[in-house]
Amino acid sequence: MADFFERYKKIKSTNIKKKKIEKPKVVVAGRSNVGKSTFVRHMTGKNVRMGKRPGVTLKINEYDMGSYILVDMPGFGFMHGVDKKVQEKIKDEIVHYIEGKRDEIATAIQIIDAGSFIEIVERWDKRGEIPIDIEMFDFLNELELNPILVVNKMDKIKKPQWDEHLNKILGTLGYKPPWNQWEFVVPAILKEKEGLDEIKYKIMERVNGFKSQKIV
Ligand SMILES: Nc1nc2c(ncn2[C@@H]2O[C@H](COP(=O)(O)OP(=O)(O)OP(=O)(O)O)[C@@H](O)[C@H]2O)c(=O)[nH]1
Ligand SMILES: [Mg+2]
Repeated sequence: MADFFERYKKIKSTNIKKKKIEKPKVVVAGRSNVGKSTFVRHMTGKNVRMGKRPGVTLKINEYDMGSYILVDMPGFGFMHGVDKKVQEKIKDEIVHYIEGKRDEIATAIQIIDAGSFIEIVERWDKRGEIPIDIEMFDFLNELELNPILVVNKMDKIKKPQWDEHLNKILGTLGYKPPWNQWEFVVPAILKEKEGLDEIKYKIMERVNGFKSQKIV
């Protein structure tokens, strides 16, 4: 994965083609089990497969939302009970999809799990590796996709600790506190539809911005 990210980081904004697209895509990315399919199910009303077992979504699924196409990605990163080769194939597919369709994508939604994010990031740091979630977020920003960061499963964090926790998460991504100065962040409890309206609003802002871009 790191190789891919490094390669695409070299893409200059001037190289990003602009195309007139009727229905741009909005991609939903994130580590396995963070709640991507839960989100897509709420958005579409469709019976998207979800599960307690990570790796439930193994292929890329597209849903027509009228003014845009919502794309449910498989989870990236380590998954219990999923073959290493399959994991590699999944990451390659995600990166190739986003890179190949860059000029059709209005924005990306990266979902993280509020409960395990810090712990996972620290574990990678200790091994001297750049955490995959951070690489993904940087990658989406490098491609100028103006990603929305959904911090899901906030029900796992006690309410009085929300601000401190969100500041810490944003800190690991290189953003200074307070977290709420950053427009792209949405704390959420997607299983209870909390945060859903705010995400929808931000999607539409980005979709409308994409459609009104000047084509040169
Ligand atoms: N505590 C809590 N659990 C949630 C929340 N949202 C989703 N979940 C649960 O998290 C688990 C995984 O949800 P999915 O939507 O299948 O996750 P996914 O990201 O699509 O997973 P993959 O398809 O494996 O990549 C399910 O058991 C959900 O019910 C939430 O806000 N809080
Ligand atoms: Mg899924």
